[in-house]
Amino acid sequence: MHFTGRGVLVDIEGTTSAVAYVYDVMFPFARKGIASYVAQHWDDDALASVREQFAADAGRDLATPDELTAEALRLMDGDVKATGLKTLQGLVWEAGFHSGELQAHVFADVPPALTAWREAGLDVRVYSSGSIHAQRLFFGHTEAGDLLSYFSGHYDTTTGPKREAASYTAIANAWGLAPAEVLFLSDITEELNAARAAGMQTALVVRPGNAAASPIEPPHETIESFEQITH
Ligand SMILES: CSCCC(=O)C(=O)COP(=O)(O)O
Ligand SMILES: [Mg+2]
Repeated sequence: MHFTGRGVLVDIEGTTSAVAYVYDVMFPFARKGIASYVAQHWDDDALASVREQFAADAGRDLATPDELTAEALRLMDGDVKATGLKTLQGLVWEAGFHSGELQAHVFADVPPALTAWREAGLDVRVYSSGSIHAQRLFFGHTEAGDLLSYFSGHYDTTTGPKREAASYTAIANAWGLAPAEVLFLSDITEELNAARAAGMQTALVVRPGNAAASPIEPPHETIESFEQITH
């Protein structure tokens, strides 16, 4: 596809990176580490906002490390993209990325595309349910090296849910671009529908291991590699 805008907004799981890496490596790492992280950091500032977010989402105070951990694991069982859970996962992943136990997967076409897009003067940003802290850890520690400098902005669920048009309007406003100047890349039709409703250009990214995307009329343009996007 030929893209004539100024910004590219990328999803992570199923778009830049394999769903299996997130589900089979990162989520189990978080699941294993949450109880001890919460117990050790219960009184830390970093956990204070997590505790508030969990309490607000649950509608009740989670007064002990065990209660918060149980709620986090319950949310993880349902793959709920709650802001508090995503912030907590990012804090647990931090040690793994810093030690080298976690090294983020990116598809082989991603690093050369990021280079080409930068050379073409495009502004590339990330929108993921993973917290901004987790996104920065992820792209700072990939199998292909540190890719963080290719991204000039990050958005997460603190801007809004990924399936709501208002989130994409807010991102474009924060970015200082008209929505039509932004191409959003994702594996999830409902996210693309929301971006399209906000006026963004869209492309459905089909990667090995992705679930079949929900059909929509008119369909989103489909790509299997970032190489297919020229500018
Ligand atoms: C920072 S990588 C972890 C991604 C994550 O936690 C997740 O839920 C996947 O969300 P995405 O919006 O990238 O599909
Ligand atoms: Mg995705």
